[in-house]
Amino acid sequence: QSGSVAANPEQYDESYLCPVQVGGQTLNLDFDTGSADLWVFSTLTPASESTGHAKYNPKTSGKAKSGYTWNISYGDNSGASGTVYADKVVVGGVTATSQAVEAATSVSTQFMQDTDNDGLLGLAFSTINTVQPQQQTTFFDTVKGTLAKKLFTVDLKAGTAGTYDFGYIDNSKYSGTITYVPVKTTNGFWEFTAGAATANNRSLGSVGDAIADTGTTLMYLPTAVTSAYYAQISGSTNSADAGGYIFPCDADVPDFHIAIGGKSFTVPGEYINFTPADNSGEQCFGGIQPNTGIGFTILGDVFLKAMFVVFDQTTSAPRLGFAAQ
Ligand SMILES: O=C(Cc1ccccc1)Nn1cnc2ccccc21
Repeated sequence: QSGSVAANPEQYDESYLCPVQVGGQTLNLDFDTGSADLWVFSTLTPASESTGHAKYNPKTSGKAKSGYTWNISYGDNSGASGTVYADKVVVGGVTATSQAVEAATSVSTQFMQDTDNDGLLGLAFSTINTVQPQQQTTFFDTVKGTLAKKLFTVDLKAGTAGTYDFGYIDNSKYSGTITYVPVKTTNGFWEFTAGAATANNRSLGSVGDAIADTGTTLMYLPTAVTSAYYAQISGSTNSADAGGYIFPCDADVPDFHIAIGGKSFTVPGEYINFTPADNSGEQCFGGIQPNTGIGFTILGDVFLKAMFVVFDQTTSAPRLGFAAQ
């Protein structure tokens, strides 16, 4: 089988939500290549935490996995926890007849407040799934064997709907050729080595160990690369108050170039002029921020929306394919 589902951007492209049928109920989920749990707001989530969200009702067709629990926390200290059911999950026509659906009994305030978001669909490696006592497979791993090709592609866009495709590569969605790089799976992420970064034809240094993470909004780069980039934007500062680098909204924000697999890819400066940092709209928050405390580079949506990316498990050596949109 194969299929395609729309990835609809929230305001400022903060995250992208895709309609998924869970036990016959449509929920809008954040597809996340940086985690491996499929969890949903549910009828088990306290009303005080789930107002405004679509909720999965396991009573309809879910089979309880008794004694199974899950508890996830993300790098931004958001998180959720709950119990586990097996149910039918359909994404763009691709059907998992018995997928582990993790029903939330508790969610953090960040999730409570984002009422567009009805849960997450993890697309990292199942080795980091949090279900106990027995780890569960991601939707992709559950259906992988039934896909025409064991791969999915990500085509996020700036300010408009993109797509996640499962089982095939749509050659109309990218320009030029796809450059493949090997993936290190030991941390459970789609992790690879990126190369030199430049802006205004000046070297910013090497990016190095990086993950392709649709669940992260921004790009978190090595501190040396980040400071070298903002040195080229007059009036930019790393503001503790704002929580990162900001600059005058009318600044000239240079394109960011990164080498991957020996090819250069460009993130337009306008994607890096991310959002107003304050209500005056005078200062804007940067789409590139330092990866302090993270330990690796995160290439999130600001990067991915300039790219067409193939998440490929067609062979025993997973790989990532990158092309310009
Ligand atoms: O947590 C992170 C990345 C991050 C941000 C800040 C510091 C360290 C790491 N992304 N992420 C990936 N999936 C997510 C799901 C929800 C929230 C954030 C999510």
